[in-house]
Amino acid sequence: MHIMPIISQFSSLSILPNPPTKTRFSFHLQSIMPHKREYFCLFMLFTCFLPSLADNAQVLMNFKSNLSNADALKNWGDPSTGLCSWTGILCFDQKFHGLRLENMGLSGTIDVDTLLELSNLNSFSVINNNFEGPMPAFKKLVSLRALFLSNNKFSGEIPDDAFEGMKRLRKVFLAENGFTGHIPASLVKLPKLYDVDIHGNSFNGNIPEFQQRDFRVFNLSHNHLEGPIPESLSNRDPSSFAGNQGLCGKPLTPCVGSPPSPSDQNPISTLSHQEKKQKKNRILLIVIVVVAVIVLALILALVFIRYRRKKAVLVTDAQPQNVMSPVSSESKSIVMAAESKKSEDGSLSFVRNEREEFDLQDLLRASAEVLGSGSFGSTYKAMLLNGPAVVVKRFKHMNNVGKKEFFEHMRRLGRLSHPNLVPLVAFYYGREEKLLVYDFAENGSLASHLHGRGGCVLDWGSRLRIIKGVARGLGYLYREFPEQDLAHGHLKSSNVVLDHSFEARLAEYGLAAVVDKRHAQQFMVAYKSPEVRQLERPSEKSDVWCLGILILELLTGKFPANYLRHGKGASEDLASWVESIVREGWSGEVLDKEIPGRGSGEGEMLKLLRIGMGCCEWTLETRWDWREAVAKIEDLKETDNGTQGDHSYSSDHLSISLN
Ligand SMILES: Nc1ncnc2c1ncn2[C@@H]1O[C@H](COP(=O)(O)OP(=O)(O)OP(=O)(O)O)[C@@H](O)[C@H]1O
Repeated sequence: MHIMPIISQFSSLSILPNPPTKTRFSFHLQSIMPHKREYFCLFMLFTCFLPSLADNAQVLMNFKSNLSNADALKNWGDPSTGLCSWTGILCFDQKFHGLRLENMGLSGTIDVDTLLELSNLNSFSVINNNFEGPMPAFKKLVSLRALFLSNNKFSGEIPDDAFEGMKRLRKVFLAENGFTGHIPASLVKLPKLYDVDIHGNSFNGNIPEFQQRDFRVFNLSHNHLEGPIPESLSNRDPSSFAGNQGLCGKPLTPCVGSPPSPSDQNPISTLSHQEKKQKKNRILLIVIVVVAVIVLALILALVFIRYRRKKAVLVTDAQPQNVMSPVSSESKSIVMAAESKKSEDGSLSFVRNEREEFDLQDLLRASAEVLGSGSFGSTYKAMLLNGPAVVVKRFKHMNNVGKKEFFEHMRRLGRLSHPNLVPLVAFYYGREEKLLVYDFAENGSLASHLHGRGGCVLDWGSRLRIIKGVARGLGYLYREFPEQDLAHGHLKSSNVVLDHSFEARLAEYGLAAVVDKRHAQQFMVAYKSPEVRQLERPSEKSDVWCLGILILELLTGKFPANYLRHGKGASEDLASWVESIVREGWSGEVLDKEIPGRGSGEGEMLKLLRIGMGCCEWTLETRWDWREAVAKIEDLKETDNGTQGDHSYSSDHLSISLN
């Protein structure tokens, strides 16, 4: 128990420069240990074998001197800040933990011998830089746990023994480089490997048998691998092997016998070859005719459907349904500037009976303020002259369904009523662009409060109330839309807004069904869940993943990287980071130290952390169901009083139960 404080006293003493150090040192030790000889030996032991942070600083400066284009690292060596504040340095509990030099345009030499001198290098990442040449000899770093080299220009064969002796290595990411040759034998023998991603290289040959079988990330796609897939990998997702022309066997297509060799050139086989060719031509002809007929039929069907739709739209528009007058194109309002020229063929449709209606003209006359610009378009706050403030959100890429289905879907959203949802008030349908009008929430977004953009620091009680509100809103959505894959689809902290009484309200819910699929895949947060990135369909559990990330963000105060990066390379950094620290037995350390009221509620916060991690389980089978998550969140209390004597959620237990 007392080892840690003693060690930190020693390591901090070892970097004190002046003679008084000695006096202070002996004063501390006198009070800790009775025998001078013993503590002298201990002192020698610690100062010899635990290199200090100051040593690491010098080593890092040496490491940097071999890099090119290292502008991003210009605060390295700044004497006014500690090493832990330097760009790309990972620290845990003020101790150096790893290097994360991602997206920095770095090139030059990765000097592994220098890295060898760093104490405690657990994780090394240079994702998305310009390093080239063969893979450096990382095997010297025997205590490394995670190696991320994806999206660089590394090339050449990786020697078979490149990972030999790296018994602690768990994550190997080599994707999108120019590596060639066989998959190195030492990689497949790593005993603790559970994330391996080597897609987008030119690895060839057969897939060897991996010693480890329980992978969390596994991606060998888009290489030149060939031959049968080992039986032990047959239950992996087919996308893990996609883009390797020569692979066969489960989960891909069955392997067939090897093709006849070209040396078999006797007359009989030549004849049968010609026959085969004729047969092929005949089949080709039939296929062409069939395809032509199908295309013709499709064109006819399309023409017919368009004709029917036109008729239906005319009928719908003729119904009396809150149709507003067309808008003047002279208005200077920001909100409608782009829309005004198209407004002749559209109108604002209200979806709530109880609301006082206004028309596009009123919106045009309202003063507007830009709230932000998201992945779909801009969002404005409009102050109506004689009415409330509303939020107008412009959506492009919302043509996944036809006009009629769109109207139906919006009316369905308009029928929703729950204290934890921002009510949809009205919408405007344009061919290219849609406008959705919502109530305005006075206290901004959860993101702005958590990440300090003009927000206030939320105490634990408020955070708990907010997450309960989020859970209730999400539960309501799933009960109302039981048939939807993604009842929310875009749950993140900027889409949780706080009303006048700081009650959480979900925004941008229920839109996955109407957003264009490609756009949804690229930008909607639920599509960033691990299973969707592995090319599976999004499901209820993808929303649960988002709920989990939101919980981790709320507790750690950290901004999840997967909101920032879209498409390829999007990561699940926050979940991995929390998991790695909890696994090491330091769960209490991930909680944001700034949260007021943390002391009396830490046990409950750890319970919420466990719920967050349950929602962020990588595989769908082990990830919690939304019902379970919502029920567990409802059970949480503000203080630990109700759980005194219950140690089931102590930090120790949390880490043990994960191991
Ligand atoms: N009803 C609302 N009341 C108050 N603020 C809102 C409301 N709806 C959205 N906002 C805020 O407006 C800002 C801009 O929202 P917008 O949706 O354009 O961006 P985003 O949420 O960051 O991205 P995305 O388009 O991916 O959802 C965000 O800070 C959001 O919290």
